[in-house]
Amino acid sequence: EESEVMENKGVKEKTMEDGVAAMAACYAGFDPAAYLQYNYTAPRADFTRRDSIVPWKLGCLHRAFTEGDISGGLLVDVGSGPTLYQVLSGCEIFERLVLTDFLEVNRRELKRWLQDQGKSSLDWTPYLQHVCKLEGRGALAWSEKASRLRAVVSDVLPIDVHRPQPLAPGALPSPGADCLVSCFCLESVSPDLDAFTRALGHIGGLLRPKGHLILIGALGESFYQGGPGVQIPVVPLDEAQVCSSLKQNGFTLMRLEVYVLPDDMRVGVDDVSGIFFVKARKE
Ligand SMILES: Nc1ncnc2c1ncn2[C@@H]1O[C@@H](CSCCNC[C@@H]2Cc3ccc([N+](=O)[O-])cc3CN2)[C@@H](O)[C@H]1O
Repeated sequence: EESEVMENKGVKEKTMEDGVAAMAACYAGFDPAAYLQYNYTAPRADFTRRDSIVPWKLGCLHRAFTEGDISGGLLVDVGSGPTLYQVLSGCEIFERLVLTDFLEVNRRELKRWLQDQGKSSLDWTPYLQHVCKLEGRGALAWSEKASRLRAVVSDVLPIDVHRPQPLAPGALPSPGADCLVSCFCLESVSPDLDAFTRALGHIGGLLRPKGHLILIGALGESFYQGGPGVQIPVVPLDEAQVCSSLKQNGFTLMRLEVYVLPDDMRVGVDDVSGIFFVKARKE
């Protein structure tokens, strides 16, 4: 009886390890420049349209970081990818920002922009200008925001959300981060819902008690193009599963907002049906 239970546990762990390894292999072909073109240019990033996805995301992030309950020293972005939009509001509130990603190609892309070494693959100016407008500073303050972001980002670190300790030992001060932000990462790197929920627990371990989690992700997505001819599987989530995973990991949900993609935002680079925005607090 007991040995049978042990045997089953072993099989389950083996299956999970295989699933995680298969996901890592998929990411070998991830192409940051192509990914940015697919998701961070018009129509998904059209600042003249209120119903475009990126203005919606930036609005949610602006509100979440400026309603007064979030403060502290250290903000960690989990699975930054090659994008910076997710920290344009938070960089004004935290003294230290740590960006993270699994792939060297993405960490290099971020460092290229941060060190202002030549051209990064995407011009972030319209994003900086849009968030400055949300902050009532007028778009001309965008270069000040760029300087602020460059000043507060202290590290761009490797991360693996499938490890109980996703970062290297000592990467963060012992209390942990005051706030985590993670966008479109967990569901895109997890072979199934159990792995998603486990990964959420792992990153929760990076956060101090009463710290905040800002989580943005895809609903109903089963694949996306990570580059030309690179199709990456995604675990399709619905709102109830997201809320259950948060609860299982000791997070108290403060706000859930959902964006349903209009037809002209479905451009073939994935099969996303909606996007969730979560603001939660670790108990
Ligand atoms: N084990 C790991 N631990 C941590 N990070 C890892 C791991 N493996 C890969 N990574 C890292 O995580 C990845 C994060 S980017 C994942 C893309 N997510 C799906 C994509 C995103 C997207 C964006 C915008 C819109 N929209 O409608 O506007 C829709 C969608 C839906 N499709 C990537 O950076 C990889 O490098």
